[in-house]
Amino acid sequence: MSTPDVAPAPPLTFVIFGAAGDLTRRLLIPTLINMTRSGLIGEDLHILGVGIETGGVDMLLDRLESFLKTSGDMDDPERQAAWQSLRKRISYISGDFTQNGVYKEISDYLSHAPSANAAFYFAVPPQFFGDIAEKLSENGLMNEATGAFRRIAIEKPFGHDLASAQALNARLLNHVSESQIYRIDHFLGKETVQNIMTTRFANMMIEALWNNNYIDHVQITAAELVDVGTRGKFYDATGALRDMVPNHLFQLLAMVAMEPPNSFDAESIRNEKGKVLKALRVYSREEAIKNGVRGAYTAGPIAGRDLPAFTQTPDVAPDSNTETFVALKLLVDTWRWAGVPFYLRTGKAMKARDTEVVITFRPVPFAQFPRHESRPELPPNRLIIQVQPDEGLDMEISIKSPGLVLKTAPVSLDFRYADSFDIGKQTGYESLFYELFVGDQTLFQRADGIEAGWAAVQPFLDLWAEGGKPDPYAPGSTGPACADELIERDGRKWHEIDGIPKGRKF
Ligand SMILES: NC(=O)C1=CN([C@@H]2O[C@H](COP(=O)(O)OP(=O)(O)OC[C@H]3O[C@@H](n4cnc5c(N)ncnc54)[C@H](OP(=O)(O)O)[C@@H]3O)[C@@H](O)[C@H]2O)C=CC1
Ligand SMILES: O=C1O[C@H](COP(=O)(O)O)[C@@H](O)[C@H](O)[C@H]1O
Repeated sequence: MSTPDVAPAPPLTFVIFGAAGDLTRRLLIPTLINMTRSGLIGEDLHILGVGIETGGVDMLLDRLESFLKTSGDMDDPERQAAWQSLRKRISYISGDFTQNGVYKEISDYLSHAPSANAAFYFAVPPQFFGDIAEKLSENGLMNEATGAFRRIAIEKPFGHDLASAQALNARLLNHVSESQIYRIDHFLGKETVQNIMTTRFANMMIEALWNNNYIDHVQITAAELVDVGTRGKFYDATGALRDMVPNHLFQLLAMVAMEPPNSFDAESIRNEKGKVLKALRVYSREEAIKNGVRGAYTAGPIAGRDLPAFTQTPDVAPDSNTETFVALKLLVDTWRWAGVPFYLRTGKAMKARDTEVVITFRPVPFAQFPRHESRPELPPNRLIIQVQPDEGLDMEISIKSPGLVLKTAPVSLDFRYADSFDIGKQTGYESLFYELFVGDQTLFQRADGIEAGWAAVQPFLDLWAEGGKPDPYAPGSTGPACADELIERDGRKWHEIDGIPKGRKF
């Protein structure tokens, strides 16, 4: 076990609802293994799993361990040692979490636990979020004894639209205070996402240009190579817009567009992010028609195999009009961003996995340089925040091309995390769990920010609920033609989706 650069989390019981589910085995347990290995959690962290599956703790441990073996998590001896240490501190309660009996058992467990601190993680289908919070509260489990804490961590999706998100917030806040609620958005656990604030606020040469005097437009892309696969039921009811935009893409947008907070405490940051999300223009129906397009992938080859069309995916209705791709042009109505469009796009079964923020600066006011046939225009400066894969930053500038003739050449100053830091094998949830355990809400969404995000996408949800079909696009492509038209009618182009370092391809 290594030594962390922060104090280990305080003693607590981590109660996982949905302990035998997919999220727990694929992400939550591997995260706890990583944290054990790095010393972020110690022997005073106990895990209490709760699930409907019958059996005792051995049933749970067997399931978890057999998954860890097949996933390769046990290949590394240090991870294996961390798991051996962790598994000794796992307990299990079998029962239905919509019934009070389970909560009596949890209460009994906690009353004998070494610490009164508890964090309850809702790794359960979203229709249960409100019920579990209510039952925890009714059974007295959210009452904080002097000096101890009780917190809940809620997975996504947080609501299905604006009205349901408002209703869920109201229900939660009826039973639990905002300071006890940790709404997860796993993008906030990514180093490159957290780095957006540092890139901006630790660098005068960047932040000084960060406004509509110098920035022409912003693009935010989350392209995925993966298709809908076995998630047909969930995805057909959700679609690309709900799945990715009001949560993950808006968190990126908020980091890019927020004003500098006057401190890095959670409330200052969440206040600034909330202000930006509330400044997103809420379109009329006519504006939504012009500023949003959607697509669904057809059948075709991708990554060396034949992918069936989205509508042929198991558990998807053959006449489904759910989108697997969405592109939007949004406006942030603030002094800083007036007139700067934010183009967002995300989709499944695309050309490559590529999540990035691209800031395109305005052209220089007067270009004296002679134009050359091969490069007729002086390209604009661009800053590319490569969120994943190959995390890094690229700054595209023009230089003099060596030689007697005065020619410019675009080059990229690029930084890759992997070249400078050992970022290791992380799930991305480590920082989120740590902050949950120490009680820092910076990386979690607040009720007002969530509702503002839903308000901005609601006009598109309403429009597409009227009917119509998403435009087709081929698997392995960059999305439907209508997405190109959306940006090209403004005289701009999408940044290439390739998932490779941008700086090295001139
Ligand atoms: N899986 C993932 O990669 C991701 C998941 N999420 C979110 O995490 C949450 C959990 O997802 P996931 O793990 O995939 O879902 P699963 O269905 O795999 O896990 C939920 C678990 O809860 C159990 N359960 C259901 N009803 C009850 C009940 N009444 N009482 C006790 N246990 C019950 C389920 O049992 P049974 O199977 O028998 O019904 C299952 O073991 C969801 O909100 C999802 O949106 C977010 C990001 C990624
Ligand atoms: O929440 C979700 O995110 C993933 C993409 O996350 P990433 O960290 O792999 O980029 C997405 O595939 C999934 O559909 C969505 O529910």
